[in-house]
Amino acid sequence: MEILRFDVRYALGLFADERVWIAAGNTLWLATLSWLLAGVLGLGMALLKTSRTRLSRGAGAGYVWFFRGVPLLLLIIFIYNAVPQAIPASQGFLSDPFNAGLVALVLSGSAYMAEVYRGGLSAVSPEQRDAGRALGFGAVPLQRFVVLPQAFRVAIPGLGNEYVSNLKNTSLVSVISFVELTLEGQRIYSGNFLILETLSVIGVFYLAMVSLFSGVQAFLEHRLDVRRDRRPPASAPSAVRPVPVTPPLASAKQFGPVVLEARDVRKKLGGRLVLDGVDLAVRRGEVCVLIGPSGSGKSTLLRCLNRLLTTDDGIVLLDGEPFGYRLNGGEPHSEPERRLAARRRRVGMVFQRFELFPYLTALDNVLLAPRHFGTVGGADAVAYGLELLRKVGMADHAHKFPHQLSGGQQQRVAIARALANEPEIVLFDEPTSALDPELVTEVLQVMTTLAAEGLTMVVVSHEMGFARRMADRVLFMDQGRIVEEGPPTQVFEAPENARTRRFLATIGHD
Ligand SMILES: Nc1ncnc2c1ncn2[C@@H]1O[C@H](COP(=O)(O)OP(=O)(O)OP(=O)(O)O)[C@@H](O)[C@H]1O
Repeated sequence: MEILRFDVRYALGLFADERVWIAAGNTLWLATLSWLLAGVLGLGMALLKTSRTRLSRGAGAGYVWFFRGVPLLLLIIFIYNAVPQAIPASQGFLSDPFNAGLVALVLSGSAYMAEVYRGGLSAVSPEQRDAGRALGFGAVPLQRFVVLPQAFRVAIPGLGNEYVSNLKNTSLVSVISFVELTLEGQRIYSGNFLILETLSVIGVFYLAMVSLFSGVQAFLEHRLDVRRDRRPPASAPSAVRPVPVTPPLASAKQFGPVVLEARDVRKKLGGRLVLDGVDLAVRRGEVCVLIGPSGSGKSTLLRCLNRLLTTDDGIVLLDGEPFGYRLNGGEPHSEPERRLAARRRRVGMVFQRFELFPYLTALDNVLLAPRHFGTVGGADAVAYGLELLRKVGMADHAHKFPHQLSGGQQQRVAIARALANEPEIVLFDEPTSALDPELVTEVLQVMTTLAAEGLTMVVVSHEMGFARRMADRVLFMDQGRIVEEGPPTQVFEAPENARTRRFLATIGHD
């Protein structure tokens, strides 16, 4: 009894059949082109769906809802048969089954890909975006240099999945007589009735194309994965070069004019008044250290100072000019985003959790902003970046990625990055509180050197030793207000305010 009737010679012969290869080429071309176009359109839809304006969000959401909801087969038939009837001008283009299939696959595929991208976009933390904005990037460079490179890496597996699904979906275009693999197979077996052999060979072609793509995807993922095992950098890193410790500043330090000023700044967050009328003026060359209990509003104040947060009331001035606003007839109006971004370059910021861009080396993190703004270029750029890294004792680690560095090293690179725009003032938001105790010293040493060199700094810190040694002025914040300020000796040794005394007693500095 015959168990399986399979004509092996015929099946092998099909691999040399020109018709099958042409159909495979058609399939591959339609799948690849539609996937690429859907990738671009899908990204646009994802950006719309995550944008700040309600209208854009609604448009993106509506698009995804509609094209994910309509069956692809229906869409193909509709575009091929109904649209040319309704819009005669489209007849020339859509009467070609390839074009009609392409349009349907792009519309449907982009709706799915928009969701894949959206997953990638939401994986980029708000802090990473803040780090980009703090470097002076406006909306477009922020997307280009900070958000999309990270979102794209997260989205690759999903986008690859979409390609595979798209490749198989091309078989639906056979319904409008586009000669792709499935239709060609049907045509061949309808002449010889060798259905099993023909469909098996067609299946092998699909599998081969999917395998080829999976190989390309795996290669791409490997290339873009900065965390994969890498050989050590050419110049093997030596031991961390110690940063010279600078002695405490002479008390007779001369300060320049006021660089950054907050006047009666108020800010509500989550319905609570977090800043309740803060006045602060920082003079050129001055080191101000903000101390105070947790939740007193220190970090919020810093973020208002460089306009990462808007204030509800009051005003911030940079070099005597309103920062983030324009005064029109005495009334403050928001400054256009581009101008605000450009001015923000003059205020550097160092974050508690470093916020280095994970897909860039230490050197590229430092050079990202100056290269983009064209302040350095070519070989000069590398020398400039290395010089900054040398300043923070990190030149030997220039080609390492953030995950290859300790917390203290990452923070030192982040300080170099904040200096790269040559800011007039640098804000430090608890730069050592995410570090293990043994790593705190190396970061404080760098900050001490910068203070001694005359950098204007506002530092939120719980490091009272640093505040005592390096601050020109210590400001104590409580419940959204600066309740006491003065030279460290006065604030630490003879605090006037009862709340300051209580706070210092709690942390062991009475
Ligand atoms: N996005 C937000 N939404 C709602 N409340 C917020 C938000 N950000 C901060 N807050 C609240 O504002 C208050 C001040 O926070 P902030 O981080 O400025 O304090 P802080 O003095 O820096 O504290 P810490 O030393 O613990 O960092 C806190 O009560 C905090 O919970």
